[in-house]
Amino acid sequence: MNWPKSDADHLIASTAQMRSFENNLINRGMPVEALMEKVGQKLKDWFLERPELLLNGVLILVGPGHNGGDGLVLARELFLENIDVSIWCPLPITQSLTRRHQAYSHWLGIKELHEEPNVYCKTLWIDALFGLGQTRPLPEKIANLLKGREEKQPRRLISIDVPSGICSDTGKTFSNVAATASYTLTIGLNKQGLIQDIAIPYVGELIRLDIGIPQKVLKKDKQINFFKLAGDDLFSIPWPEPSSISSKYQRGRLLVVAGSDKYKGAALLALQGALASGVGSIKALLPQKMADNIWQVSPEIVVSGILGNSIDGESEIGEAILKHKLDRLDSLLIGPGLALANEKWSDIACQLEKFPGLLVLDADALNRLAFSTESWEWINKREGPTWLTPHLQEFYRLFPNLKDLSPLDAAPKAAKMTGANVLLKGAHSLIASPSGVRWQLVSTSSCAARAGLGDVLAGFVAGVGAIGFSIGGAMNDELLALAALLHAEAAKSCKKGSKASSIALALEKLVRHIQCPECVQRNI
Ligand SMILES: NC(=O)C1=CN([C@@H]2O[C@H](COP(=O)(O)OP(=O)(O)OC[C@H]3O[C@@H](n4cnc5c(N)ncnc54)[C@H](O)[C@@H]3O)[C@@H](O)[C@H]2O)[C@@H](O)CC1
Ligand SMILES: Nc1ncnc2c1ncn2[C@@H]1O[C@H](COP(=O)(O)OP(=O)(O)O)[C@@H](O)[C@H]1O
Ligand SMILES: [K+]
Repeated sequence: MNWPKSDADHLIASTAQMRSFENNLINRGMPVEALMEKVGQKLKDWFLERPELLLNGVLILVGPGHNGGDGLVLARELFLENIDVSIWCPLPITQSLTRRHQAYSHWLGIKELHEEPNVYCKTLWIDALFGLGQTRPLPEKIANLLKGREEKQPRRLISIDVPSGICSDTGKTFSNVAATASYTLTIGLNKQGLIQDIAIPYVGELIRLDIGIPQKVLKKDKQINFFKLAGDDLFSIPWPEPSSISSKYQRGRLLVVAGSDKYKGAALLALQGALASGVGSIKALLPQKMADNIWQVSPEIVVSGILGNSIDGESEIGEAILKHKLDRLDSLLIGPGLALANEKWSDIACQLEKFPGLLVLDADALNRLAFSTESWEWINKREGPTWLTPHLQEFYRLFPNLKDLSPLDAAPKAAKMTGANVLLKGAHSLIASPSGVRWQLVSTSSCAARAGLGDVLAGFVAGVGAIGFSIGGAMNDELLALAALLHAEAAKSCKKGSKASSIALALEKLVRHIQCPECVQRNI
């Protein structure tokens, strides 16, 4: 695994891992007091850089543990900067360091509330109630207060480390109530629960405050195999670059099996995604109507077979696939817009098993496999690599035995069970490899969650995969993660709008930029 860098910015930690890093520092001699002071200083700097947040004063909700301690150091520092600060400590403080900070804050003269704060007040609330130490539902009075606050002053609250009420491992609330933050200032490393789709409404914008965990401590931990991917990682992307003398057939040969009379647009969108990847050659098996017209919109595509059509407008793929010479391909995408025909998976199973290139299964190919007698176990029979690109419903349909697991746990399990790489699509899509490495996309754009984007993604990953396969024959695990990141970034930055075909064009431009930055600068 070479990408992204295995540093504090990219590692995603579980609660136990975060605790173990902290303990490592403390056992080596770093005083707990110094660590808390460091956190407090970082918090102070962050707030002072944003004076608009402090205009109506600040109320810090202080919890019993070290999260409360962080809040008290922040309270002291802001007070010393002449900010209007008050604190509220609703529970008896249990950590002695936190108690000492409370005593000092009292001596300094920082205002302390003795009654519940008013949820209507315009003061900014800072949630330093509970952090990593959460294992149970919030006390009722705090739950009601946080609920009331969100109703009366939505998002006028910032959480330290973890929003109170959220599990830092799963991202779930302990009891359907949690602090709803505009920002969560998380300390040291990103905690895995905070980036899960389910936590996004509570976490708001996630900011990581660096506390200088030395690289040698991070490197030593072999357990860390979970990485965050965001826009900045595009600059270090290991794009698969064929040799400069390679012909179109040595730059990836892709076959796309997509579309039906029922879903007419999906094939074109998948082909647009494939074209954006820069793959050398694209062939397609299409329904007759699309095959007749595709040359007018995408003359680059070679139609190499026609799919059958059921009375209900679903595509029958068996015969066309069996007729095709698969051994001349690097990658084969099956799925977008096929609909569910009454075909047996066993008709094509043998040929697909022997196909040595990359097989990408998307949408209705996943559904057809899910409803077949072969089911997910069949994937293990494949000789070549397989990538699966389901959204959540497709995923659980294919892996019903994993339905009690969260996406975070289920995706790596599916990868291990099948030997396939899994891209589980969502707001923060998750990529899992059979080796146990996981990546998760963050800072994606929700306005791009529109129909057809998955088709573009499927075509794009299959194209990138074909290029990768044509170079080495073996697939790098990170290639699927890389393709998913590019797609998400194109969706985010597309100036022409958020519809799938606009995003396919933005994706093509982004790839061009990575392949040849000078060409884009010269506007060629
Ligand atoms: N060791 C340190 O000095 C550092 C501590 N840090 C801070 O410390 C936090 C972790 O501190 P702690 O381990 O003290 O944990 P917390 O501050 O999350 O608090 C745990 C305490 O709250 C109680 N508690 C948890 N959930 C409760 C509930 N629902 N109702 C009532 N009581 C509840 C627990 O019994 C325990 O006493 C981190 O989140 C972070 O904010 C970090 O700043 C890094 C450095
Ligand atoms: N809330 C969201 N924020 C950002 N991206 C999202 C969100 N929801 C879905 N996506 C992305 O949108 C795409 C949708 O794919 P998919 O569900 O297959 O749609 P379709 O089948 O309509 O093309 C995926 O890339 C997914 O990661
Ligand atoms: K908190």
